[in-house]
Amino acid sequence: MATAQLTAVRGDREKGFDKTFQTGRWARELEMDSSDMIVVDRLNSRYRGHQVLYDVSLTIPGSQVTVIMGVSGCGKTTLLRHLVGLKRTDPGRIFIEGEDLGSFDGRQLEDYRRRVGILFQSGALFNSMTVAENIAVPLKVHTRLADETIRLMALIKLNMVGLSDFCDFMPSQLSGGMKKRAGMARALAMDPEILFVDEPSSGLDPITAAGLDRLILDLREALGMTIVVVTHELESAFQIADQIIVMDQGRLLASGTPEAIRANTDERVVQFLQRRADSGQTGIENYLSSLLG
Ligand SMILES: Nc1ncnc2c1ncn2[C@@H]1O[C@H](COP(=O)(O)OP(=O)(O)OP(=O)(O)O)[C@@H](O)[C@H]1O
Repeated sequence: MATAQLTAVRGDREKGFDKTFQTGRWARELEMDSSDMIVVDRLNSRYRGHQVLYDVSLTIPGSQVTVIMGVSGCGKTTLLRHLVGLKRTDPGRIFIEGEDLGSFDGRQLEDYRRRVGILFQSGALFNSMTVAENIAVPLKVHTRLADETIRLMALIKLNMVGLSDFCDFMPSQLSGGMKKRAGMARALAMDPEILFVDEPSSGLDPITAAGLDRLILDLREALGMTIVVVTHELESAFQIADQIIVMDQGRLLASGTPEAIRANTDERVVQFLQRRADSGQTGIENYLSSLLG
């Protein structure tokens, strides 16, 4: 997309954002900032009565990359499911531009989901469709555009992620990194204002993973997109984040800029950061020594 077009898209979003926010009746009550895209207020969550999130409160600023980190099972994906409106808070509140997500009716929820793009861990492509057909799915479901227009829009998105030469390939013909990129193109199909990405680096080699990190930063810079990334990868998190949220056993342990998280002296935060670094090294050493017998 040309720079002028990108700027126009961004300008429209910002205008819409301010208008919506000013009418948000909860905004004043919680003293939200107009740059806050999402505010989570004492969120609790359960699966069949089993509590997995405890009083999580956090803010996701607009046009920034927020990274959610924590060890396996701490509740990152569950938090993501709440943020996209796939799971009801029990109890707690989530505000989207000052409006209570829990009070949305079916239509408002659908409108919200239309403004959101999600890249699942696996890429979640349909194996029976070509790459371009996969990207076209959200456009076919949510718009009445002509097939030719939809194909053109799909090609634009594939171009954005560097896959324009692979539009007629089947997913099985793509590498893991290319599948992730195709998943990203599909998440971008509806020009989302908010992009949620679950584990972008999982299963990828470091160079491919770094390419995806670069793509996330490009999207923020070019489109002013609000991006929420769940990851285990410490290095990637510090590379892309404007804000890092560290979770531990269903609770928010710390949140702040990468610099603030690095400087955090809380024992559990320090342990988390060191354990990730240590376990990576030990893993490689163990792996090499296992190869050497
Ligand atoms: N559908 C489900 N039904 C029941 N329990 C679930 C379900 N999904 C997750 N859980 C439980 O909720 C807790 C948090 O899981 P969640 O997947 O949110 O953690 P996570 O931090 O994303 O983990 P990972 O990094 O391994 O993906 C875990 O104890 C998990 O077993």
